[in-house]
Amino acid sequence: MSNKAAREKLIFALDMGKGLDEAMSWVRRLTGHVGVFKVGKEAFTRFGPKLVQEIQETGSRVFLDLKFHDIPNTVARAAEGAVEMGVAMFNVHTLGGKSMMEETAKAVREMARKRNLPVPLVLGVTVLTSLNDDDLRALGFSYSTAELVLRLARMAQDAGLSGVVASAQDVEAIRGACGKDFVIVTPGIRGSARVSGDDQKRTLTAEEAIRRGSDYLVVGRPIQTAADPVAAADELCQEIARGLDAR
Ligand SMILES: O=c1ccn([C@@H]2O[C@H](COP(=O)(O)O)[C@@H](O)[C@H]2O)c(=O)[nH]1
Repeated sequence: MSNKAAREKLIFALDMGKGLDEAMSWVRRLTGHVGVFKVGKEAFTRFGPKLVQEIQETGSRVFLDLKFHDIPNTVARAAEGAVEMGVAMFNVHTLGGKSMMEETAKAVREMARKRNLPVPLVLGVTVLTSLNDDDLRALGFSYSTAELVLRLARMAQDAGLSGVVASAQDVEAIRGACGKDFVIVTPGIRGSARVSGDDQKRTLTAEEAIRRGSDYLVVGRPIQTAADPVAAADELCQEIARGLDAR
């Protein structure tokens, strides 16, 4: 498996808010070592579409991770904005409900056709990797994380979404239920060493996540806080390549 194939699966979370220049210096530093840059709430609330545009001007792809969670009309209109920004992928919260996901998938297809733009992957966030069974119980759910993730992934697929964001621990079950073409993006990637201040509860290694069937891995702090971030990204690509070989 070529290094490029492994690299394409690695998404770097640009979780930083100090300055647009700092974010762009991370983009330049990691270009050629990761496949996609993820712009989430922390960076987007400070630098907005300008950051997305500047990343895309370097030739890199963007995952807009704003996890839209609102009534159907509001999410569908925000999704049209994501299409117009030209991002490669963006996400909504599956807990916004099936009608919201259906309206969003339709609005995305129509906007892309109207403006002759590529159709981005639309992903449904299932259960955050920072939540475990105890957290779900405290929130009033009677399902375990595994049960709820599967239910939400099936609903996202029925609603016409391209895939989901889920813990790598749930990948095999989702793949079994939703098939090989359903895109599964997995954050919460950790090695044996924990990252300080860690809030991730349902984690897996990069190699195991890929071996189980993840399409893309999202990694932030394990790269950002590494002594040598480029070497950390390259090591993750090697793990991904081993995971692909083991499939
Ligand atoms: O369930 C989810 C959904 C999204 N995320 C995002 O992924 C990255 C993970 O960053 P690390 O520093 O590698 O923990 C972060 O941007 C989250 O917002 C997630 O972790 N879990």
